[in-house]
Amino acid sequence: VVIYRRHSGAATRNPGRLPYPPGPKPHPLVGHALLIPSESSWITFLEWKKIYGDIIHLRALSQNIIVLNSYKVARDLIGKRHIYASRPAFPMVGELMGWARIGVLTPYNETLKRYRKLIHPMMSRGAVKRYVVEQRTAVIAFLETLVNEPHEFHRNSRFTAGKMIMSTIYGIKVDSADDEYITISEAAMAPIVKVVYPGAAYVNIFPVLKYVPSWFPGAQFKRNAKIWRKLAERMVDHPFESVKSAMAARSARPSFTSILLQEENASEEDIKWVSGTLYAAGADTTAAVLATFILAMTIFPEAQKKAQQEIDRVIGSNSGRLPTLEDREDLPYVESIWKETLRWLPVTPLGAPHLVTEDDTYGGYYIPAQSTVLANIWAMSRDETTYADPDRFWPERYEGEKGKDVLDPRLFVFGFGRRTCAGAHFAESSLFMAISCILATFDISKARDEQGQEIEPEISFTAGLINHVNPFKCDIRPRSAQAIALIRSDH
Ligand code: HEM
Repeated sequence: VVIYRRHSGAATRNPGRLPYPPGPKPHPLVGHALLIPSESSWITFLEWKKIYGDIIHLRALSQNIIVLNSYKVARDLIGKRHIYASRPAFPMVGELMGWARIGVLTPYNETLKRYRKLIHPMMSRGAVKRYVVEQRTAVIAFLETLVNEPHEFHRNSRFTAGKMIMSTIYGIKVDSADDEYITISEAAMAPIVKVVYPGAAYVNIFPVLKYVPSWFPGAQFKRNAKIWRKLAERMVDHPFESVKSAMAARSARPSFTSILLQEENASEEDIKWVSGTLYAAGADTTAAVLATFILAMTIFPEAQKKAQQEIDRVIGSNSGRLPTLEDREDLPYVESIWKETLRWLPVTPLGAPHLVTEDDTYGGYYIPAQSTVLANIWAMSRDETTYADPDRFWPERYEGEKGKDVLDPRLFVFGFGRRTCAGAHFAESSLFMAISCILATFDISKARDEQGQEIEPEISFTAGLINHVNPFKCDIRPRSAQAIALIRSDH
C-alpha cells in the first residue's frame, strides 16, 4: 500500500506516466536498501549496467537514487541541466559529523554560490600559477624522500599532498608526517570518505536513526560521529586561526587564505570553511593519484621507459635540470601517462553525489525531483567502446590520429556541470609536475622476494569517496648519481 501511494503521488507529477529507469527488483518495503553495497558500490553498479543499461533507478526506502553509468548520460543530465547542481542531505557526514559546511557537500544554495565565488578567481587556470613555487617545493621534497626512504613512498605521498595543500592554502610549512596539522587532518578525513554514499551507513538510508540517543545500544555510529565532528572542527579551525595569528604578527606567508582575508570582503566564517573545503577536497585526492601513478609504473614498465626516453630527449639527461611545467607541451607521452593515470583507476569513482531539484525526463524515463544522482565515473573509465582493454594502463590509446577520438578522461574524472572539481587546474599543475619529475629521476619496478622472484602488486583499494590503492611493495631507485644531485640542488 505504501508503495502504491508513493507511485501514485509521483504519477501526478509524471503526466506522461513514464516509467522509472530500470533497475534490480526492489524489496516491497525497503526497496533496494539492502542491495546497495556499503563498499565499492560503483563496481556493483557497473555489473548492473550490463543488465539494466546506462541509467539505473534504485530506491532506498523513500529515497530515489539514479545511477548514471555512461559519460554521455552524465554529461547530458548533470553536465547540461542546472537542476542537477545540488547535493542531497548527508545524514551521517553532513548532519551528525558536522561537515555540511564543507563546500563539496553543500546544497546549491547562496552559501555555495559565495564559496564558489571566492574559490574561482584563486583556482582558475591562470590563477593557479601563483602556487607553482610551493607545489614544486613539495614535489622536490617528495623526490628527496624517495631517495632516502623509498619503501615509505606510500606514507610520504600522503604527507607530500598534505604539505603541498597546507603551504598553498594556509602558507603553513610542515616538515614531518607527524606534524599536528597533518595528523589531525588525516584523522578527520579518514571516516568521512568512508560514509558519504547512501549504502555506506545505515543512517544514510534510514535518516530517522539520527534521532536515536548516543547511549542507545547499537548507536555506536552516533558516538563515533561525535568524536569525528570534533576532529573535523579542529581540522578547519586550527590552521585558519594560525593564519590569522601570523597575519596579526605580520609574519604570515602569502596563501589562499591570507589573500582572501586581506582582499575579499567576505565573512571570516566563509573564508574559513572555503579554505577547509580545499584542504579536504585536495589533499587526499592528490595523495591517491600519486600512489596510483607509482602502482601503474610498477606494473607497466614499458610505459615508464618510453616516458623516460621522451624526457631525456626533450630535456636532456645531462641538462642539469628537472622538468618544469614549461616543458609540458613538449612531453606528449608524459601527458598521455597523466591522462591514463586518471582513467586507469579513478580516485573518485562515484564523484560526489548530486541532487536533482525538479522532476525530469530522459530517454523516455521519469526522474523524480529530490533523487540522489550518482555519476559512475568508474563505469565511464571501463567503457570498452571508448577504452579498449580498460584494465590495461596504455597511454598509447591517446596517440596518433585514432587517439584524437578517444575521450579525454579529464572530461569525467573531475565531475560534471556546476559542481565540477574546483581544484582541477591546481591538480593538473601539481600532479603533472610530480609525475614528470619522478619519471626523470627514478626507476620504479616490482620488488623481489627473498628468492629473487618479482612480487606482483595486488590492485586493491581502501574504497570510499576517495579510492586509495592499498599499500603495496615496489622498488624505487634513483636513475643515476646525477639524478640525486639534481634533486638535492633543486631542493
Ligand atoms: C586529480 C585530483 C582530483 C580529482 C580526480 C578530483 C575530482 C573531483 C570530483 C569528481 C568532484 C565532484 C564533482 C561533481 O560533483 O560532479 C570534485 C569536487 C571538488 N574538488 Fe576535486 N578532485 C581532485 C583534486 C582537487 C584539488 C587538488 C582540489 C583543491 C585544491 C579540489 C577541490 C575540489 C572542490 C572544492 C570540489 C567541490 C566542488 C563543488 O561541490 O562545488 N579537488 N573533485
